[in-house]
Amino acid sequence: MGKRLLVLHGPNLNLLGEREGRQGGRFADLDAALTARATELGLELKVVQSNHEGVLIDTLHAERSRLEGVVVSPAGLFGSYPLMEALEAVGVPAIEVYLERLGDRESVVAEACASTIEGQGFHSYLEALERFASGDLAGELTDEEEEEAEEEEETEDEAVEAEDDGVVDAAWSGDDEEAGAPEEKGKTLGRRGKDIPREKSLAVRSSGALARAADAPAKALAPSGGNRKTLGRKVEAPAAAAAPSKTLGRKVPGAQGTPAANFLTRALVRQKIADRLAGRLTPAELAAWARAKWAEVQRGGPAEKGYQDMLEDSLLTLSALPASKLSDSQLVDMMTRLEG
Ligand SMILES: O=C1C[C@@](O)(C(=O)O)C[C@@H](O)[C@@H]1O
Repeated sequence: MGKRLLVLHGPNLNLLGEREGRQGGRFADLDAALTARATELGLELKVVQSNHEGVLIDTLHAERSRLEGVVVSPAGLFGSYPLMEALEAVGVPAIEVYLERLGDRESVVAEACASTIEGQGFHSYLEALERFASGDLAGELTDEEEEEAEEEEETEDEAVEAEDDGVVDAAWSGDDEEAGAPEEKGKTLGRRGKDIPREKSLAVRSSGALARAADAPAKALAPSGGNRKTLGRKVEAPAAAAAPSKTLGRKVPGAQGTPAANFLTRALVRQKIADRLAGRLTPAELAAWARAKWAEVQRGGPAEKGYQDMLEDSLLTLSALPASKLSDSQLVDMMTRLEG
């Protein structure tokens, strides 16, 4: 059984993609991407979003005995002492993530986390999953060290399994049953200690205007098309950033509500990619849809004004065979480029 992680999304993230000036796709897209990546990495996820500090804390308390890690996205609660103390109290290793860069903001929650990953849109979260999968929570091991750690962990897991003598963990159901705490399998998994340097020092800075999306445009998320192997690598927030598209999160004329079936919009393509990431479409079905849609546009079918080239390019990429060649993270990148 894979590591069990809790992903905690803080206030307003449920409106991701619907608010202006924010990067990234929609909240549902993020969840789809997380689920897909977790499956690939063999992780079990419980995902909770709340606009209430207390609910996030209660969730941590309730789930603590079943957790091997927490990915916490505090959003506006970055300065929450109660959340920080709850993380410390439950003693489960945590990684803090932000879609955007923190800029002038000082995170208190970081005090209870092994590392902070910021400014990489969805990839901040995906990187956190990868770090939990590799056990390198601070993201500082070299590739070789990582391999060694993985081998070591496999050996330990085998030993634990042998010890367990067939006892199966309680199902990951999110119910209230207090499963016996998986008394640490030897690993502290980056539980914050003096030996684990925090990846980023979120130095105390004077509070000021919040560094918003301008710090981290969608384009900075990842090199397009590239095979981005971030596993265990130290992540730096993109240093220089171009101005964000002002259309982020705005409704596209003609694309409001359910787009007409034959009207090609970025939202429609994003939706199809999200369906594929969530397993509602197979790679072949997505490719077939993209091919048909591309052909339709060639015959003069309508497409979202100002984005026809981008849409055609995306459809061509999606329709390329074998469709399965596109990795989840490439799909997420594409989705991000198609935000609107
Ligand atoms: O929506 C967001 C994005 C954010 O949560 C982030 O992850 O960068 C930071 C929040 O302050 C802001 O409201």
